[in-house]
Amino acid sequence: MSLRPRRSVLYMPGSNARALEKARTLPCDGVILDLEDAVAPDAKVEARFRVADAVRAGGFGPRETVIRINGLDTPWGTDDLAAAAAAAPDAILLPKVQDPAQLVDVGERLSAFGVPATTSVWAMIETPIAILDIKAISAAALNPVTRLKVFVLGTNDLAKETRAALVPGRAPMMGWLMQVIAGGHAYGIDVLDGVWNAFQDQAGFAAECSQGVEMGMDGKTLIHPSQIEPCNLAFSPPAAEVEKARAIIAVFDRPENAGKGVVTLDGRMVERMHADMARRTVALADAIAART
Ligand SMILES: CC(C)(COP(=O)(O)OP(=O)(O)OC[C@H]1O[C@@H](n2cnc3c(N)ncnc32)[C@H](O)[C@@H]1OP(=O)(O)O)[C@@H](O)C(=O)NCCC(=O)NCCSC(=O)C[C@H](O)C(=O)O
Ligand SMILES: [Mg+2]
Repeated sequence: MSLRPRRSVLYMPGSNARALEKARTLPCDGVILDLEDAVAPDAKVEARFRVADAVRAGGFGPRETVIRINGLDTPWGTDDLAAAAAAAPDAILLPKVQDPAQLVDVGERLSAFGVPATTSVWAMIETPIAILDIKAISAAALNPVTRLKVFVLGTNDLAKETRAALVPGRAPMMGWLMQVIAGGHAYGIDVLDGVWNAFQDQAGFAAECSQGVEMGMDGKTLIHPSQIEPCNLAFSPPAAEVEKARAIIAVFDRPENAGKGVVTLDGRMVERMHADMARRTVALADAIAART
């Protein structure tokens, strides 16, 4: 099993040359070069060229490069998609996805542009309709033309559209967030948590990272470099958990347990499903170790 760590994925405005340059040196697992909400309308065309040039220039090392385009229903979306397709980043992030047909449309356009299969599609889930239709949107991953690999939660837009408050602990949103995790993971899609806006509040950020880990998020989207290290720490399996995972795998590898579905380890029941989970933990830890 091989996994791509997506613990920390940092947004930066596509209009900010300094941030784009700095991104090549930061210890995040991915970067989102934004053309949408972080870029003012007057700066969007210039940002499009800047971002495409940055991706083409490369130098991002193991960091996944993602371009967030404007919606195809905006004056910029179609040209953004064409420019992103030509630059061929690791992924193109579509804002405000709420219908599987949008994913098929974009996938077909990418195929028509001849974009290599190494460029996948990520979808922002940030509207009430997307939450209500998450099963259908997730199932779009079964259609290879969509290239759908990752959901990114847009908790700011979700708060705006639903009028739910963005509060520490996120009680008003918890049901929706868990629904997206269930939908995404049912169809093999990674789910990245939304951003923590108060980037100087480190304790609040750490608490939200821990909460995301407990919920089953695969990582978190970030807005500031200071959030990267604590986020990586939170989303890396702790050494004790990796050790326990290796012990679970080892116990099922013993010849005397070959035909067994359940065994006892350190006074606890362990089933083969736990061995599957353990293999995932070890694969993630190994992929992180290989990166660092
Ligand atoms: C939030 C910021 C505007 C703060 O900027 P600033 O006050 O300039 O930060 P600092 O002075 O502390 O910066 C220190 C150095 O770090 C670099 N920096 C800062 N932010 C980034 C970044 N995101 N990526 C790369 N590098 C960054 C600065 O250049 C400084 O470097 P140096 O010159 O070496 O000292 C700013 O952080 C920012 O713009 N953040 C990203 C905002 C963004 O992209 N927002 C859009 C995505 S969020 C969203 O839309 C979510 C979703 O759609 C939803 O609905 O929820
Ligand atoms: Mg948004």
